[in-house]
Amino acid sequence: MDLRSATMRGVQSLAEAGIAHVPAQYIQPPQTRIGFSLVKHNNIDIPTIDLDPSQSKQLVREAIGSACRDWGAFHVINHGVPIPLLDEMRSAGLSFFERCSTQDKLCYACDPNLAATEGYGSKMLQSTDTAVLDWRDYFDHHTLPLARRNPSRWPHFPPSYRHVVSEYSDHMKLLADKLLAIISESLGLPSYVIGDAVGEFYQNITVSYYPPCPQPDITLGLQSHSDMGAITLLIQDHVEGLQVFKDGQWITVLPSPHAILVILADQTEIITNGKYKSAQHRAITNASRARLSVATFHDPAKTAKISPARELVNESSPARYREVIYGDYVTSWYTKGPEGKQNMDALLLKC
Ligand SMILES: O=C(O)CCC(=O)C(=O)O
Ligand SMILES: [Fe+2]
Repeated sequence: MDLRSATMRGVQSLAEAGIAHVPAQYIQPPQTRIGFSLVKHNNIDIPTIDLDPSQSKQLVREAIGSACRDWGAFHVINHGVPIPLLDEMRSAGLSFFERCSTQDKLCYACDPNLAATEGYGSKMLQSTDTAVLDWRDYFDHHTLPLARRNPSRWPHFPPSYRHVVSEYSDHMKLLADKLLAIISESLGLPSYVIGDAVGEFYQNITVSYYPPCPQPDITLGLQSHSDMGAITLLIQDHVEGLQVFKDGQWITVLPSPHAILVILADQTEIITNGKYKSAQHRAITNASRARLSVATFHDPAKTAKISPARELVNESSPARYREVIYGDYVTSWYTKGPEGKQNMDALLLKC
C-alpha cells in the first residue's frame, strides 16, 4: 500500500496494512517516548468519588476539593448518567470505526486544513509543521449549544448512532453543570461562580480510536496536553492507555466501565486562580489491541473573557493569570501546539 495515501486515511489504514515500522512522522523524539519518564502501574490510582445522592454533600465537596487540588482529574461513580447509555456510546463509536468501510468513513471527513472542524479525521502533517503525528483517528461532533448540533453530519451507522450521541450530549451537560457547581462550593464559593464565569457551554464530543501500533515504545496515541476548555468528561473502553501526569510521574488511569473520568481543563485553572490545576494527560499505544475513548469537552464561547474569579483574588492571593479571550487562547493552542502546559505558562503573571 502507498503509505502516503494510507496516512490520508488515518492510522487505522496503516495498522490494517500490517506495517512492521511506523512512518517517520509518527516517531516521537526520545524525551516524549514512554520509556523516558517514570510510569507507575496499578499501585496508585486516581481518586474515585461517589456522587450517589445518599452521600454527605459536605464529604463529597471535600473529596472533590482534594482530588482537584492533588490530581486535576478523578473518577465519578453513581453520577446519574444511565450505564447502558455509556455502553451504547462506546459501542456506536466502535461500530463506526470497525464496521464502516473506509469509503463510508471518508464521507464524513473533516477539513484537514482547518482546526477543530466536525467529522472524521486523523492529525495531518501541515507543510510548515514539524510536530510528530498522533497514532489516533477520531470523530468530532459539535453538540451544544443546540444551534451547532446537526446530526446529519454524524455517522448514519449504526442506525441508533445519532440518537445515542444526542442523548449522551444532554446527559454530559447536566453532569458538567453539577460538577462545576460542586467544584465552586469546594472552594467556599456559591455554586454558580465557575459556571457563570464559563458561560453557556460549547460542547464537543470526540470519539478517539487508537488502532494497535507495531511500535508502541516510540509512538504516542495522543501527545501530552491539558484540555483547553473548562471541564472534560471522558469514558474509555477496557483497554488501558490513558495516563495522567502527577508529581513527575505518568500514572495509568485504569479502565472502570461504569465510571466517568472528570478532567479539569485550562479555563477552570484560570477561573480558580490556580487553586485547581488542569490535568496534563496523554494516551499511549499498544501492539495488540485497539482502544476507544469518548471525550466530552465543555468550553466557553470563543468571545468569553476568562480571568480569575474576583472572589478568589485579594491582597494575599493576587491574580496569577492574565485575562484571556477564549478564542485567542484556542488560536494560540493550535498555533503553538498542545505540548504539556506551555499555553497556560504563557498566561502566568509574575506575582
Ligand atoms: O483517549 C484518551 O483517553 C484521551 C483523549 C483526550 O485526552 C482528548 O481527546 O483530549
Ligand atoms: Fe485531553
